[in-house]
Amino acid sequence: MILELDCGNSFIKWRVIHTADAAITGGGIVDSDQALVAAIGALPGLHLAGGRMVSVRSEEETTALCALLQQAFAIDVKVAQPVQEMAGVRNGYEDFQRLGMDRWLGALGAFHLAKAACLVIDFGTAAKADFVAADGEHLGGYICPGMPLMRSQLRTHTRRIRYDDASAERALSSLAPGRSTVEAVERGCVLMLQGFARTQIEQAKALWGDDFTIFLTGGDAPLVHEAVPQARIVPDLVFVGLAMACPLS
Ligand SMILES: Nc1ncnc2c1ncn2[C@@H]1O[C@H](COP(=O)(O)OP(=O)(O)OP(=O)(O)O)[C@@H](O)[C@H]1O
Ligand SMILES: CC(C)(CO)[C@@H](O)C(=O)NCCC(=O)O
Ligand SMILES: [K+]
Repeated sequence: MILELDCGNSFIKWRVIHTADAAITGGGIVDSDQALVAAIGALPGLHLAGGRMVSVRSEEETTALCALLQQAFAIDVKVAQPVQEMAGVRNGYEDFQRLGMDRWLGALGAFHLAKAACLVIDFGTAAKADFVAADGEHLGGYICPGMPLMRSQLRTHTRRIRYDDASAERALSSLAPGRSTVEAVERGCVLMLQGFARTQIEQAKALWGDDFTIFLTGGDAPLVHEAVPQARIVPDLVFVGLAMACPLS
């Protein structure tokens, strides 16, 4: 069994797969290193041979998490590293090491699945879009605040925006103009995400006509899907790229 980890800025997505056929035997989303160790440890019949990780956290945090996993489960965890080119995709950044590894692996995974021009839109803590042309050239992309950041900016910098998580969830049963603060904010932010997605698709159309595949990923992808029904939601897109970047040797 292999442990796979995607360490984002707010959450760690993890899963355990069988070495032979990549069948998924367990997984989840946690918000701390300690919760991660507890959740993995609770899997029945756990027998880890190794691990692979993508992290957009600091070098120190990433190293500390690897050490913790080594200590808890006696495994070496390979961490995906930036490269100029892999699996037919060429990193489009001026300095390839600066491109977020979650973005890079999403681009690798998408190009592998589409084998054609693709647009990857990832709605996590940050929202990001990346463009990969049909010849594998990564053209770059865009980064802006995702749903959690937009919400918390409004809550932090205004005095009268306050509401709890349960009412936030209820507010998203529709996107009609809000008749309460929670509806106005939650629906407004979702429309921002949808507008971001639509604008990226317009860009892709200008570049490639109708000849491209759209991938949606990240925890908030479902909030946007109705606005772009032609997109494929692939929640584990980063894991697809991770398996390519860190093959089991
Ligand atoms: N089961 C879940 N657990 C936690 N967050 C979830 C879940 N389902 C949806 N979400 C939403 O997903 C968002 C976080 O997405 P994601 O986990 O992709 O972010 P991240 O990887 O931490 O961020 P980034 O990739 O930008 O660094 C939050 O807005 C959260 O509300
Ligand atoms: C944009 C985030 C924070 C999204 O997780 C991550 O990809 C990152 O830290 N990237 C580095 C900056 C960049 O991609 O240009
Ligand atoms: K992420």
